[in-house]
Amino acid sequence: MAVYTDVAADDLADFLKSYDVGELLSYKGIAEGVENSNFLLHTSKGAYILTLYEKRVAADDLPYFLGLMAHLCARGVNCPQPQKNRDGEVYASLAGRPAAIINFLEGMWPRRPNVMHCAGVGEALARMHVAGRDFPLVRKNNLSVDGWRGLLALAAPRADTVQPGLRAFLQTELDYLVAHWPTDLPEGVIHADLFPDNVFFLGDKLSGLIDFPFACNDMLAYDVAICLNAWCFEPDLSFNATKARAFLNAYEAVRPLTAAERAAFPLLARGASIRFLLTRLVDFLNVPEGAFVKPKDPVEYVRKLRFHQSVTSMADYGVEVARQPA
Ligand SMILES: Nc1ncnc2c1ncn2[C@@H]1O[C@H](COP(=O)(O)OP(=O)(O)O)[C@@H](O)[C@H]1O
Ligand SMILES: N[C@@H](CCOP(=O)(O)O)C(=O)O
Repeated sequence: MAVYTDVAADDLADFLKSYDVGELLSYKGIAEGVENSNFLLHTSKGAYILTLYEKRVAADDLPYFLGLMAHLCARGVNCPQPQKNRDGEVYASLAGRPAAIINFLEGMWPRRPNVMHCAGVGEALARMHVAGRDFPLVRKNNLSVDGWRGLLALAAPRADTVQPGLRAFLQTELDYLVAHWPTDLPEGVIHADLFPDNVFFLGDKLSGLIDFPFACNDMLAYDVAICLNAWCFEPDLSFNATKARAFLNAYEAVRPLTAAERAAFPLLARGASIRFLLTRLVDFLNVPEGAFVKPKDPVEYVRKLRFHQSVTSMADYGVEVARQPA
């Protein structure tokens, strides 16, 4: 996170009275993340996370992703359980923002993901996709191909100040993706932001998934591509095929990709790159004054995008080109 919106201690103590989470003992803003304002709360009953949802999350979206977290918890996917207030609501208003309290999860996100972490997240992502099959709510992905032109329009005038030629590069890529984006691949509930800082481990064992505000209904393989981008490149931005193999094989051990998903995967990975490139670019160019946030580097995703432009098949990702029918 970051802290965009601060909360006064008295207001928070009052807010907590409508929940069964005990008396407030202490709270502090959390310096990680970039999207929303998060606080760690210690109460007489334990530890909780308070999130105030900021610009990219509308109050209308909260029933979807908070409901999804409860749905996944009930199906054995370890993620934070949203707390209901005394009116039975999972969110309310605090400091002028939609706000929710969720359980604190034990664990640490991996600062330097290794092959075992990549396998862990591959398996967990597939289990989440399977557990989401009977989730009844539907939410469109506002940050998919239909939303990218709007983001580019926001960033385009100053894009070249970040990297010369970036504006034209993005325009050409976007035109290509819009013209070729698939519409007939298996869809379901996707996390859409399962980066290392949203996956907790205790040792090498995955202990939980957090941060569901981008969750939505979209192509499952697109979620796989988002993760591959986030987990399988090295700090110098070279692609690590060993990590990709571990990640994809672990995913496919639970939910094998279809032939059509495999064929479309390089394109989906380009889309997954431009999506984060664009939001990072917009954020980088528009840091709110006084915000406690370190914007993420957009150029990282230019490099990843260029890599996927050179890919022709799954073999370039370190896995078999086609699976034998079972
Ligand atoms: N349920 C949770 N349990 C423990 N820590 C959490 C939990 N949710 C968030 N955090 C902490 O807050 C940080 C930011 O949360 P995140 O959801 O990624 O922020 P954002 O809302 O900006 O996307 C995480 O990296 C983690 O340190
Ligand atoms: N994962 C995104 C930014 C969203 O941040 P988070 O704190 O919600 O994980 C990126 O890397 O651009």
